[in-house]
Amino acid sequence: MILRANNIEFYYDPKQKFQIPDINLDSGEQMLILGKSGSGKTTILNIIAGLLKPKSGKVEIGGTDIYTLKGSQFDKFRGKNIGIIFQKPHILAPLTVEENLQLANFFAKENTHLIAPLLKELGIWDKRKAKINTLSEGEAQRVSIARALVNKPKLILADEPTASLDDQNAAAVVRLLQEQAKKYEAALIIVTHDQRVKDHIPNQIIIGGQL
Ligand SMILES: Nc1ncnc2c1ncn2[C@@H]1O[C@H](COP(=O)(O)OP(=O)(O)OP(=O)(O)O)[C@@H](O)[C@H]1O
Repeated sequence: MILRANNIEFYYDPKQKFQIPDINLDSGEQMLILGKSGSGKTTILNIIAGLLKPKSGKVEIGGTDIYTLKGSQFDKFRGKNIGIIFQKPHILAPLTVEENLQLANFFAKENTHLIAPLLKELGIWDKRKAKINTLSEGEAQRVSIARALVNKPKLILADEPTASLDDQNAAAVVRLLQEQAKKYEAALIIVTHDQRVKDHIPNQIIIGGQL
């Protein structure tokens, strides 16, 4: 099992606890977490990503209880094992596409051999010397996918990756994420309220009631 998130409890306000189902995924498995705006999707993703400690329960990635790791130990673990595609791309605007990926490799102490194949597969090889702030939104989105994958993580987490895309690009981005996750045998979780994503991933959980 790559991911085990069991008996997780979380609340910002004790009067409003989130219902968080157990999530167990093997390598190569994919899951969609659907929920309305405000239902707690980003919160769950942050808990699984090690960014928000649950009140109780355990998150294990590749057998490691992630909330037992401290500071830089955890940063290294995350850099190597978890690829996150945030709702708003967190890529560094003044750097080039290539530099962003090299930096991700550097922090995880990984070599850079996946950069070229990923950029080619994602159709942004020609943009490798371009600064992020000169890219279109769709291109920047693909760079954040490349960056999430460049250390060959065991787990890929994507937060509303299709939110600002038209139908054609939304379908393409989901397909890309699925293909890349399969290729690198990573487990993939997409959280979204976007109904268009529903048909692509049959393994689904709905949080916070019907959409
Ligand atoms: N740091 C925080 N402190 C207190 N409440 C918070 C905090 N972050 C989020 N919340 C609240 O928790 C609820 C869930 O937020 P979350 O961002 O997880 O929802 P979401 O399903 O991802 O929503 P969206 O689809 O709109 O991004 C919301 O009601 C939000 O206001």
